[in-house]
Amino acid sequence: MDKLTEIMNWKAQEIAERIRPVADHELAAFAQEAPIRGSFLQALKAPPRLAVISEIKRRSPSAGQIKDLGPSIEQADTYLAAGGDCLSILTDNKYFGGELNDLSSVTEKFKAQKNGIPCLRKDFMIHPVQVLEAAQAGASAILIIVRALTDQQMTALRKAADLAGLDSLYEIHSEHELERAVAQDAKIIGVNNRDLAKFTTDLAFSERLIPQFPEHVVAVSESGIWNKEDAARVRACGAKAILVGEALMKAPDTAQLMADFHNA
Ligand SMILES: O=C(O)c1ccccc1NCC(=O)[C@H](O)[C@H](O)COP(=O)(O)O
Repeated sequence: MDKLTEIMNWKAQEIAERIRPVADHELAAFAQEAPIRGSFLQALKAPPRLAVISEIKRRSPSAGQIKDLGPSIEQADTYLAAGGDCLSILTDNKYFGGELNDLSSVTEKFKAQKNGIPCLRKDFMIHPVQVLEAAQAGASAILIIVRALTDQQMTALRKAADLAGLDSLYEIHSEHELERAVAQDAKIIGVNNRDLAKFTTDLAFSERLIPQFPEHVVAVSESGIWNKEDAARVRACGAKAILVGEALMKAPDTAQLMADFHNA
């Protein structure tokens, strides 16, 4: 069993007791807050340069402990000061050391300051109840990992996200997964450069898959991006945005690395 399958099996167990039917009106209640949360899609599309989704990632199965981080807001403030366009906040606890409060504490502070940047709830989504939690925690977007889900599960997640006014980032790693994401009318598709069976990263996945995206889709390159050269490589093949965790979490000078990415 590869790591993604193991994580999805665990996630299904973890959420089992929270699963219940989610009514459309519960989700739709959050749609009116969408302008306050900020649009994830627009934050990726707006800059003429490469956009950066900065990830708050305490630990991971591939890297182990990444950073001994206090409250997530400290890292969010660092990213915001460095000019990050959006945040990705890992809320899975068992494998990544995150929690939903890592997301809500950040969005609450931004809301109070009226100075927000859109946040992705980075978790292993299976059921609309997790989308409702994401909206309650102030997220602007959710992650849909194509390989881990049936078409029916993806449709249900997407419908819930649309009702709540959240964007959906579809994550793929192959041509077949790209076809399945496109069939869902995905507006944002991310190529995960990490092979979740071997834990190796290879930017060639972005180079192969992004040129095959339909023109209207916003392309994101995810994982294994460490420096300006890596960012330039994926920009050259059509990435509009990059999603970076470990490199930014460990950067001795976050603002410099962010500037390198923006100028790639
Ligand atoms: O990062 C892992 O080890 C991992 C293992 C299993 C499933 C998902 C995993 N990572 C999630 C991600 O997509 C990355 O956190 C994200 O793309 C950033 O990657 P990086 O810049 O390489 O930290």
